[in-house]
Amino acid sequence: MAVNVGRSAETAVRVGQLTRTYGTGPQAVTALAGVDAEFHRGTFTAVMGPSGSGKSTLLQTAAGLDRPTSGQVWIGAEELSRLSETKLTKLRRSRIGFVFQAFNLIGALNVEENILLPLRLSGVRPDPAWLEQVIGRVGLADRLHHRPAELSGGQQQRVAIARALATRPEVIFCDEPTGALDTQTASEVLSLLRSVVDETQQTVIMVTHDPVAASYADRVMVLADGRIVHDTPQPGAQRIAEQLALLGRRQLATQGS
Ligand SMILES: Nc1ncnc2c1ncn2[C@@H]1O[C@H](COP(=O)(O)OP(=O)(O)OP(=O)(O)O)[C@@H](O)[C@H]1O
Repeated sequence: MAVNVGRSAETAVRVGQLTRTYGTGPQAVTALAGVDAEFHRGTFTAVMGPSGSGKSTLLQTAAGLDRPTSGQVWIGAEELSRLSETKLTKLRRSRIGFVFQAFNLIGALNVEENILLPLRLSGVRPDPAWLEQVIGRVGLADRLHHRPAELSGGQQQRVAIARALATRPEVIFCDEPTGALDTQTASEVLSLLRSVVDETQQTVIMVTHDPVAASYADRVMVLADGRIVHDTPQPGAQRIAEQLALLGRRQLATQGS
């Protein structure tokens, strides 16, 4: 693996020897057991693996929402453990976007206000041309004054994606973004994430259980027991499903032995 990563212009995110342990003593749970990974600009990575394998923990620590127990995280050239909470919050607000399964929109705000919220929080003046592009791309121009409760699940997730894009972040972390959506709506949301990567060279890192969702990515990383066990260029939904099934069988065999 390249040693100099973190300083490379092409690297959007890098994690080095990342560990995260919850609790102490006999109750301690190792969620990440030493993960090394690099995510280049303009790429779309799916993070997969069995329940409890550490996917969400990897996303949360890589996104600076949670501090690792040990190891490093770089966003571009910035190493997060060196940052104070205030600087980390600032970096998260300006350089990182988040999309969650549960949309996490503010019910009392309309679509436009939800989309503008990260800019308001970080005190950044909106770039009207960029916002127009984002709103057009997610197809919400005629819904700007609606409240989230007046929208379908797919529309709400598109608002969440527009909100994540509003600050023009370098990287967008998505945790099961299609977990609450039907197949057709999920495919619209995934195509949208794909276009974010292809058209504006942003970086998407997405946790998913769904091999079809993962097939929109360029690369599939599979975790098991807090480690990367597969890291391959996107092999297609069928192959991904086979890999996961094999992993599941291996885990069952280990638990049974
Ligand atoms: N706040 C916490 N306190 C204690 N243990 C935790 C906490 N968060 C996660 N864990 C444990 O860490 C391990 C990894 O959890 P994580 O949520 O990262 O897995 P995951 O692969 O995202 O799982 P899932 O697919 O079920 O969402 C699990 O054993 C989990 O129980």
